[in-house]
Amino acid sequence: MAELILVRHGQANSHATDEAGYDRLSPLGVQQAEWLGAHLRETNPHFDHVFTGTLHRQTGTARAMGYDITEQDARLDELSYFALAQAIEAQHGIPAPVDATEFARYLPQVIEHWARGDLADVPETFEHFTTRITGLIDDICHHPGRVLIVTSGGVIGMVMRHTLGLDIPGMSKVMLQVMNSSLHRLEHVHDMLMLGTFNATPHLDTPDRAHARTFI
Ligand SMILES: O=C(O)[C@H](O)COP(=O)(O)O
Repeated sequence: MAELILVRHGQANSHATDEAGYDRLSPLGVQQAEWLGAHLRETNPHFDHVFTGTLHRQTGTARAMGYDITEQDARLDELSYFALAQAIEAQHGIPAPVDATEFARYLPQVIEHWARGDLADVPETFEHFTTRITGLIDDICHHPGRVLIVTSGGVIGMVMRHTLGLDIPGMSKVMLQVMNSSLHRLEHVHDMLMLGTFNATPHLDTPDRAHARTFI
């Protein structure tokens, strides 16, 4: 049996307007990761393998959690959000959202256009994004053990689509809910990938940590 614990990185630089600017943990993001690491040490600390993508916010989260990374795999890198946003504005006249309510309507439109192949000149097709993530998850499932995977919200959304057979709107709704430093648990048993936990933040449950429950 393989047990996969997926973690979204801690809060990044949410004020950024490009990918490079976004890709660093905020002080709160470091704190979220440290609290998550402490929670795992108190509960079930051992992992046979620790995977991250190659992004600073992902590797920084694993390190702030107190784990040595055994493998960085670019298949765990996030979708190219800023490039998709530029493409949908330039090609379909849909502007970037200005608040969380607008973002909740905007992200599903971006994913829908991308999945339909309606966004030209983007760094990666939706099909490639799908294949790289499902391929990695399937590879990991064929090795028994407990694996920590520190990645991003869009990747976790795709893993949920793969596990549960979600349609594109369903995947977008899942992506909108994935919190910074959240835990997601999958098991590969009976030749099937099963979801055990989605979007848990046990390290942020107490009222004094309510301020640290963030989406961006
Ligand atoms: O899907 C998104 O909202 C953005 O791509 C953010 O991704 P992240 O999980 O790497 O912050």
